[in-house]
Amino acid sequence: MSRFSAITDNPHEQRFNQKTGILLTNLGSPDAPTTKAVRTYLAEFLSDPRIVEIPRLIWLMILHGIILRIRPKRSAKLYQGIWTDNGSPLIHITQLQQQKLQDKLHSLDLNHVDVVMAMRYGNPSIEAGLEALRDKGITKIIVFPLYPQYSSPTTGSTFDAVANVLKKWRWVPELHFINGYHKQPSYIDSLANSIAEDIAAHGQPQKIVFSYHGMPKRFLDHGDPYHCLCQQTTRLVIEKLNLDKEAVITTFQSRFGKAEWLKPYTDETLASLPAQGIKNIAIVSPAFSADCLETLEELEEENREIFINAGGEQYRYIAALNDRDDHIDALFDVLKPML
Ligand SMILES: C=CC1=C(C)c2cc3[nH]c(cc4nc(cc5[nH]c(cc1n2)c(C)c5CCC(=O)O)C(CCC(=O)O)=C4C)c(C)c3C=C
Ligand SMILES: [Fe+2]
Ligand SMILES: [Fe+2]
Repeated sequence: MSRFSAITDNPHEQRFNQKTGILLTNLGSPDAPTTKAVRTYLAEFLSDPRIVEIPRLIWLMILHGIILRIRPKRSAKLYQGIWTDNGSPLIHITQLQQQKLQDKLHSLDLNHVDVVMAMRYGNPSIEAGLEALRDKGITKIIVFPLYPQYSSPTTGSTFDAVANVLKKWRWVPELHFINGYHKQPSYIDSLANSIAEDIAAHGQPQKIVFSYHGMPKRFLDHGDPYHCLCQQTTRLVIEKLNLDKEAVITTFQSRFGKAEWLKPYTDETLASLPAQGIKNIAIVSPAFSADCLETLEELEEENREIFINAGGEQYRYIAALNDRDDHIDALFDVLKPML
């Protein structure tokens, strides 16, 4: 038994041909929409020091003493509401993205490139994804977290998980890590197309709300660039579509815990709009490359209810870019310089 792992003890027999592996990753979901599976998932997720930066011992006491006793039951109910015959929407959509990207690479005769998907928390794990690539004899890995806007809790944490696996490998491959693509022109085009299609089908809303996943304000104060990258994405889409700046609002959603998060909050903003005479809106969520609990439940249902209960009349959620062809093209464009 050796401290470092390898797929063979005979390095002469293989890996002389260049083979590239792409590891597409996203956040992850529980294995099932049950309290037990959600508890397992949240225990892993919320123990990540990149997600919650409260001093370790205190946080682990709060997490195991309070949060993991209450939240899993509530979250499981929410997951039950979005679960499909294909399981978690986030995982299923990532599988579709993986397949479509692989097909695109083959159609371009890039047959030395294999695409595998993995999740930062839960399954399929980053370790399983990296092992699958190693089994295919890859010599170069491109890790591609599907978070357009870099943040420490998402992108940074994915890097930690990859490093934790590779530090156990004897033969570490050539490694590339994509740390974001918030202003990639074809990503902006794809977002702009999805909004333009919505307007063509349903008319111009009074406001378009760009709702990004939030984070504690403290992370921004300590140097996390995510807030600024979100503002840049919004600005580039405004420019691309020639929108009136006044007709767009950037907000932050999915607050967790009692601390102050990035503002303005999506739910409070939506509750305040009808009283200002704004009763017809469309909402888009550019930080999510795939629809998930935070869009299908929070934006499609919870926030719709908040807006309508406050006197709103028309509320349209514009789907995440998911497996749109122009989204797959954008992902390819991000990868292209490394292939
Ligand atoms: C506790 C702090 C959290 C931070 C910081 C955070 C940042 C962050 N998250 C995403 C993307 C996703 N988050 C999702 C779910 C989710 N997020 C948090 C907490 C934080 N996120 C929790 C507790 C949950 C779980 C759901 C719940 O119990 O309420 C998801 C969806 C997962 C799914 O299965 O569908 C995504 C995607 C980003 C981009 C981000 C960046 C700042
Ligand atoms: Fe989150
Ligand atoms: Fe900023």
